Amino acid sequence: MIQVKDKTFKSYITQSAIEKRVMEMGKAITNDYDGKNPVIIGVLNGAYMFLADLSKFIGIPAEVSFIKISSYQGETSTGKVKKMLGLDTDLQDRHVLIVEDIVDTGLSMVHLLGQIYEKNPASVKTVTLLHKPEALQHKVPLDYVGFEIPNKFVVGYGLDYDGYGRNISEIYQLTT
Ligand SMILES: O=P(O)(O)OC[C@H]1O[C@H](OP(=O)(O)OP(=O)(O)O)[C@H](O)[C@@H]1O
Ligand code: HPA
Repeated sequence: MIQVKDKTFKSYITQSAIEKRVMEMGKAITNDYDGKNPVIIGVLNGAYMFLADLSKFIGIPAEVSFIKISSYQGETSTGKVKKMLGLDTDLQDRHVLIVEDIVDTGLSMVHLLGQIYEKNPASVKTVTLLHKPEALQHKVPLDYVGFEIPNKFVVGYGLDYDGYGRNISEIYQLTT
């Protein structure tokens, strides 16, 4: 059990299980994008740790860039997506991979897909370490999913509760 601010979380996905799955995802992307020179776009803040690890297993030339959006306060979605930092990479005719730590309601991914399609890419695929199928409110195509998880709040491995817990190397689940 760990405490993050006022909440208690229990161990949920271990470091070794994460490492194994991230390696598998990196290998799958390497196979699918060989010769395509993809642009990988990480979604800050949450995806920083996942993308750092995933990118080491992508064994082909690829550009890495970031976009920063935010929609959560504490453990609930505000229902609005704020763009904090835009994209500085030309995506015209490029093969784009969007990398998220989690797709929960799907709201953030819907916004991201809209912004990215405006830039006329050759293709767009989505990568997420975690997905809560029961929480999904917006239909989004998910191409590479690490783990499907129940609709319970999680922290660690980039995911935060009210700004804290991102630096924990495993994933923890809210106890209640
Ligand atoms: O599917 P959704 O319900 O939109 O939830 C997923 C989004 O929520 C988190 O970001 P958050 O807004 O907390 O910002 P952060 O990445 O800076 O923590 C996460 O990183 C996703 O971007
Ligand atoms: O379960 C979650 N944990 C942390 N951040 C999140 N953003 C959406 N869902 C979550």
